[in-house]
Amino acid sequence: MLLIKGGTIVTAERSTRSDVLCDDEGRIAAIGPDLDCPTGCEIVDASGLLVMPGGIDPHTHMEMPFMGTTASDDFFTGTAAGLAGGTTSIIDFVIPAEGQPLFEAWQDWCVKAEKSASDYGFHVAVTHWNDRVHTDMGRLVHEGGVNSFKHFMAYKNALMIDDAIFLHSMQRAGELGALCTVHAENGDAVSFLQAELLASGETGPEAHPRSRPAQVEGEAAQRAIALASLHDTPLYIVHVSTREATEAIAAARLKGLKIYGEVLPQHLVFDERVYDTTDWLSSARHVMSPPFRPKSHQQALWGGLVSGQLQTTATDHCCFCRTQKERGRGDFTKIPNGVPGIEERMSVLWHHGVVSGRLSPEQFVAITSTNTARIFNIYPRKGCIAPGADADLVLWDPTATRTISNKALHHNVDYTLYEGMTLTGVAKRTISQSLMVWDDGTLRAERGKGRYVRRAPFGRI
Ligand SMILES: NC(=O)NCCC(=O)O
Ligand SMILES: [Zn+2]
Ligand SMILES: [Zn+2]
Repeated sequence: MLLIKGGTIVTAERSTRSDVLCDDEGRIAAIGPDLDCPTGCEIVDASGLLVMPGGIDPHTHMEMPFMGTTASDDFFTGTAAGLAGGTTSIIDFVIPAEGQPLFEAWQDWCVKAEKSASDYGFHVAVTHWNDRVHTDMGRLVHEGGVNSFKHFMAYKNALMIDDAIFLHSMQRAGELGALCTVHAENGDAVSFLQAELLASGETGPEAHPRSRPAQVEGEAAQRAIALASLHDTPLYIVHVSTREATEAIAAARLKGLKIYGEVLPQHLVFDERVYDTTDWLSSARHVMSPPFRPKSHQQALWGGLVSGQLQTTATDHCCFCRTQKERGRGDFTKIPNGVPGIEERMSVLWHHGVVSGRLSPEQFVAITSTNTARIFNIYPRKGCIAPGADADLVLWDPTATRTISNKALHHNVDYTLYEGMTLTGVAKRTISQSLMVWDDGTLRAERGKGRYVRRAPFGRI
């Protein structure tokens, strides 16, 4: 048992001075001022600290096979890094191999994820359509505890689907009470622009953002929303990076459509100038999709989070080391797309969101944890501080500062986007399943300790 004494509980709704008692089953047993300490219970001094629900990162790609290689963080190293940064759960993506049945792919991912240090769940990607996919979606919802499916409108000749597949999947997800999620970029337009750039001799990573301009995301977001509106299917748009997509989501929500948007911290704090360098590797290390944008887009993303039109933050944590990025030397279209960030997310958002005065601490909790738990139907087990909820907590020092250095991070990749950035707001301690797994610089992540979190379909118990 753990008794967290003297801290300030911050939830998405309010902040209160209160103690928290965590039981031996990994759940919160009681909350209240001056709780008694049961015999044998360990006391954790939280004075001066905020006690918040552990972060939930709903968008990671641990050990994902992608663009001819495999993301370097596996489920253990990636989730351990998350714990060190205050993130206690992830939702990763099952990506079926070409033509692979979805249920079989999910089983493969379940085996890979057994080594997770924190709790985890899966979205399953629909990359093709046939009767088997229809059946497997049902099995995944009813037997697999999956309530969200992923769709890629980008990555032509790889993961991309056409509108007909998307509509079939949306219809089936609607029948099942599952949520559709989408990577909204027009893959045909990207492929066209990539060919044009390569033909004119533009082979370096600085061509990457030019092959995926804002209109490409805006068009896809609008199309995805239009398709979802045909049957009023809820839709969650991942990694929104543009004003165009944000405005499309806000307009749809004003019409009463159930459209949700996710933002990545890296898009909030870095802009297209990251590609403006003669250092090939530095530029390649920023190759992700959607790419970093002109600075003006950041205002819309912050505005979306502040106003609630965009609800969640994630990292899209997808790590590739230098040797992997080198696969694209001479052809930017072959640079594996993806960047790290799971350990840095909470601090980056506190510093640039709360310390800057844009967000309240309660809004911070909403966008790093509670909204995600609600949207993906794991609230109040996750994203909540209440008796019966999982004892997944972060003890947050709101005034401590640290300067990010890759040497001090726990992910399995050779860089961080935030190298040298000094941030205020630090995860001092992380508690997962009632256990102190990150204790002021000491990581006690345990391989295999994480549990698979089954997520019920919507509208059903
Ligand atoms: N984002 C990215 O560049 N890589 C991971 C795959 C995806 O989310 O599109
Ligand atoms: Zn994506
Ligand atoms: Zn992704």
